[in-house]
Amino acid sequence: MLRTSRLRLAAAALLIALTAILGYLYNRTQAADIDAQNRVMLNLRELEKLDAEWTVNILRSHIGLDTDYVSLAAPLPRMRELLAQLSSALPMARGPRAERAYGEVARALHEKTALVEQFKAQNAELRKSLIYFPPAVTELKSDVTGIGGATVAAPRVLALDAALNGLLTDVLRFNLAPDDALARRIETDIALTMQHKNAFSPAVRESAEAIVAHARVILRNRLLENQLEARIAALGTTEALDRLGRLFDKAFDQGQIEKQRFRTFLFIYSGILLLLLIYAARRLRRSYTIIGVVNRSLQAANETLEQRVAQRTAELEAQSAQLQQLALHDSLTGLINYGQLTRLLDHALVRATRRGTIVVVMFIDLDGFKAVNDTWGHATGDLVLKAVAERVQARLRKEDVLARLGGDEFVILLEEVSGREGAEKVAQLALAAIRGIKEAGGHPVEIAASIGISATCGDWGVEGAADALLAEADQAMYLAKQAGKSRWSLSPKAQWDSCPDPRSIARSGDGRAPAG
Ligand SMILES: Nc1nc2c(ncn2[C@@H]2O[C@H](COP(=O)(O)OP(=O)(O)OP(=O)(O)O)[C@@H](O)[C@H]2O)c(=O)[nH]1
Repeated sequence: MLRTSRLRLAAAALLIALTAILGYLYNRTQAADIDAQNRVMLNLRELEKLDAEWTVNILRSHIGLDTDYVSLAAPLPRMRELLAQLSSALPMARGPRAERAYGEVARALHEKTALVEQFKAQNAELRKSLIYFPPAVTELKSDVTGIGGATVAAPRVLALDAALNGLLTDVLRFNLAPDDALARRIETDIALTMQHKNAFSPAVRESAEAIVAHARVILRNRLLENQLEARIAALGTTEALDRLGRLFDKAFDQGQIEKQRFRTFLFIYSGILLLLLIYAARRLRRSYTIIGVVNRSLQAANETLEQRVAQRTAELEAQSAQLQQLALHDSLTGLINYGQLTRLLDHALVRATRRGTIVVVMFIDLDGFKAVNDTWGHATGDLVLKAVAERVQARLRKEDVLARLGGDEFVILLEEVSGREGAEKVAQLALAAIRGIKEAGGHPVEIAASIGISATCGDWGVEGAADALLAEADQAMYLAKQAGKSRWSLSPKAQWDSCPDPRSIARSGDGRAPAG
């Protein structure tokens, strides 16, 4: 019992483990969300594209093609959105390297945003000076060589014009390709301009100072702007994005490889499970076959047992009937015996008491029977006894009773007898039947009977009435014997008339109701 429950427990644990492994493998082979992976890669590409456009827009501002800087700020919200989406997709890249790469991208873009803000302020001031500077110099040169220089000595006019020429050329060159030598020459140009402008009118001086101020702005801001652009370029947003993209790509590829590997595991595992199932099914089938065989054997055994029980029951019933027959009947003649007779007589007396009818008992004792035995043997005597039983029985009514008490003694019990004549007629018939036996077993026999007759109209509740009635008949039979045998004799105590009212009956000494 304990072993069975342990086995069941182990089987259940094994089943759970097998199912868990199957679930795990199945889970690992589940197709990765390709859409999500594609979205990540598209986001990265878009981010790269926006970053490149951003850089191009910086260059456009650099060369003066974009002066309101709208395009510099436009991609920022979308870039932030893309960054946030990439951040939430980081677990798909699996690993700290991707997180680091993402951190670099975020930081680079954040710094780029700040640098671009500086660039915008820087570029706006520079742009203003670049727009102002060339026409202002040209205008001043015209003024100096024209009306403004009319009152000034020619060499001074030429010197200022030359200084302005040098300043214009050098500043424009510096704006295109700044370098230190040019910067130094510009400083010289500024110094000469500031020196030569003093010979001119205040208006010319003022213009020259303004031009110099803008030249300085260009000189300073161009350098600063170039530095900012260099710093922006050094941020390496493109490379960082590229790195992040490669890490995502690698992770996705690894996922595919892993999935493929687990698919192979799942395939092999499913095969093993299938084999196990086939094995279990075969075992189960075998068990069912054995159970079927055992069942059929049990059924057959059960049927045999049932048949044997039925047979035995029938035998027992037969034996019981036989025993009952033996208990109630005389084995030789098949007539009822003394015990059964007294029971029937008791009932007859009760009925007679209730109905007011007469019960008659005739005690028959054969005459000359001993001689048959002595002459022809006991077996012949038996045949005579049987013949008596058959013949007398044949003369009686169906409801009359013939019993053998033992030896050569028989008793006839009659109910509802009309009167003494009726009883005597039955005695005569019985006597004639017995006298009619002339041979037995091939031997001549001569036989008769002495019959004692008694009658009563019931027992009236008196105990021993049946025995008393039989005793009366027995005594009457002796009277017949004494009177010469082969006759019947009536008991003097026999009651033949209608019975008295039970309430008027007084108990008599011999247990019988008094004669009416
Ligand atoms: N064959 C046979 N004989 C029996 C049986 N039972 C008793 N007897 C014999 O029956 C005889 C009865 O004796 P009795 O009644 O004296 O014989 P009887 O010749 O009729 O004499 P009376 O009654 O005086 O006329 C005895 O010899 C018993 O042995 C039996 O079952 N079979």
